[in-house]
Amino acid sequence: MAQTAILGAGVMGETLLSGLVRAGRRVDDLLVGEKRPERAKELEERYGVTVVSNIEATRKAETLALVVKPQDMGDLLDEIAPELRPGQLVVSLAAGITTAFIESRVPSGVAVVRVMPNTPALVDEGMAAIAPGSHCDDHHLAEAEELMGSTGRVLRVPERQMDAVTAISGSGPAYIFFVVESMIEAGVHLGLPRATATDLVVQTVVGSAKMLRETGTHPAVLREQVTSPGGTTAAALRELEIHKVRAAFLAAMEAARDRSRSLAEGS
Ligand SMILES: NC(=O)C1=CN([C@@H]2O[C@H](COP(=O)(O)OP(=O)(O)OC[C@H]3O[C@@H](n4cnc5c(N)ncnc54)[C@H](O)[C@@H]3O)[C@@H](O)[C@H]2O)C=CC1
Ligand SMILES: O=C(O)[C@@H]1CCC=N1
Repeated sequence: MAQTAILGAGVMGETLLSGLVRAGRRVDDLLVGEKRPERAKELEERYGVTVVSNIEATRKAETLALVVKPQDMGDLLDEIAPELRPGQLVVSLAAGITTAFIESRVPSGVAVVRVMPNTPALVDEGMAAIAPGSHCDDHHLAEAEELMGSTGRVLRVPERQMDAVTAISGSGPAYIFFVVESMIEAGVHLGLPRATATDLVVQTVVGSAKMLRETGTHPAVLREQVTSPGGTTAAALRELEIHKVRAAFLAAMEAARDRSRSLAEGS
């Protein structure tokens, strides 16, 4: 099988690597390029994968997944561009970095796909959106889809939606963990042991997510089913509205979208 290289193996690079291994990809068909030697050693020991220079990875692999920080993308592309050849596929997982940014730095004929994954891919429940660059055919898109499909769901979107996607599903797990953290703290304030509060909140989140997915019912309807007239839930939701939590979510996601837009400019 053609080799796939992952360049940049931090949180998201390892998430992709582990997902490919779990999905049955032979470790011999994978290569990793990682700047930090101690991290490279850790991954070699954990997965038995070969860590090579970015140059060697680019020479050998047909598909390159670029998983460095947006701020490091320019340098990485400058390093590998002389080794890239037409027909290769470059898949970028970086927030904010456009396919045009990458295409302007690689030889023409190199196909580029922009991906926005998220960390639940670690447990094969990822949500990745993919968008094609301008020299990308359906075969390339299908290849990127297969790559990301090893760790969860994949949705094709037009690239103009990518900054919004980043704000919703890319950063999304952090908002959910923030809510979970806040609910656990609230449970502790109400006198529950921390372990009890954690069990209650985590299972409530898993159960609620499963209801959303399995029933397909609108969240407002599910919320109404929990809200007895004059009851406890109504009392709680009133406080959330008073504290403008809905407006805060909108403002937060607008800020994430705007930050994604500015990352391509290197700020
Ligand atoms: N962490 C997350 O939840 C998500 C991250 N992303 C994107 O994934 C990318 C990576 O993010 P994280 O994994 O969180 O960051 P990270 O900092 O954990 O990982 C980046 C890795 O790249 C390595 N690196 C930097 N320059 C390199 C180079 N020239 N050659 C080889 N390795 C190099 C670093 O040593 C580090 O291990 C970012 O562009 C981010 O926008 C996208 C969606 C979700
Ligand atoms: O915070 C970030 O910039 C990255 C992109 C989406 C999730 N984490």
